[in-house]
Amino acid sequence: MRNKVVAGNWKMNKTMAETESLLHELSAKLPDTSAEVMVAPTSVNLAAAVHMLESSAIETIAQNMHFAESGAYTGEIAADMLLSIGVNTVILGHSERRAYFGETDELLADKVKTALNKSMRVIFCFGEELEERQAGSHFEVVERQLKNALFDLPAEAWKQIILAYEPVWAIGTGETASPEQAQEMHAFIRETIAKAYDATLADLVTILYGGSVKPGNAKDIFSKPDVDGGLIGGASLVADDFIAIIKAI
Ligand SMILES: O=C[C@H](O)COP(=O)(O)O
Repeated sequence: MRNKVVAGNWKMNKTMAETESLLHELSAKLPDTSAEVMVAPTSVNLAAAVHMLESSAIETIAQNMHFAESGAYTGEIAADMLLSIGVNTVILGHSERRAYFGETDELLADKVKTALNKSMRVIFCFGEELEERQAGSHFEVVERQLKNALFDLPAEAWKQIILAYEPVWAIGTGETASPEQAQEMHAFIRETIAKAYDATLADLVTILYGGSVKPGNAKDIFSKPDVDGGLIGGASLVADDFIAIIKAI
């Protein structure tokens, strides 16, 4: 049985006061759910968020981390720093990190290994650009992203990995992949993992969809058999919207 997950990626949004207010509202309104619920505030507010969510079922996760243990990497955050404040899960490979900060599959492979060696969980993001979908190369692109960053990991390591398929053309655009497009890609991802490892392992991997998930479309997307939840951007910044999406799982 796969875990269901709803994770809110707050990106570069919310000051300290806004973070407090949103977490307070989310904690108060969190419905009973068997799904794991996570939020990823900006790194500046992570420690405070962990503290605020101490007695809540919501997990605080990080948006990014560096591959090195420590050292001269101005502005960066190491795995041990996250662990030391109680953050055990990190988002890696988000398309915005790839596009604006030049993160490559090879760099991400290093980051993933570092996180896993530290016993952290990784939400690994990947997905094709609009031109790649229009050219019909989306399956090939996704397969390459997975292979380059993840397929030399031992099977055991996959217990610590959650995948997040995020077609770049659907992120923050209001244009969502249809539930059928999401299902088609998620099934392909599972087949690809089954080929690289085996069907039992593939069946156990939680695969999230991300890209303009809103209260109005969450139920349809989450109803697909290979969609195990969502990585939510914009809608996770509004308590009632995020709560409605959690209720939809
Ligand atoms: O990490 C979240 C994704 O980038 C989705 O963002 P969005 O829900 O604003 O489209």
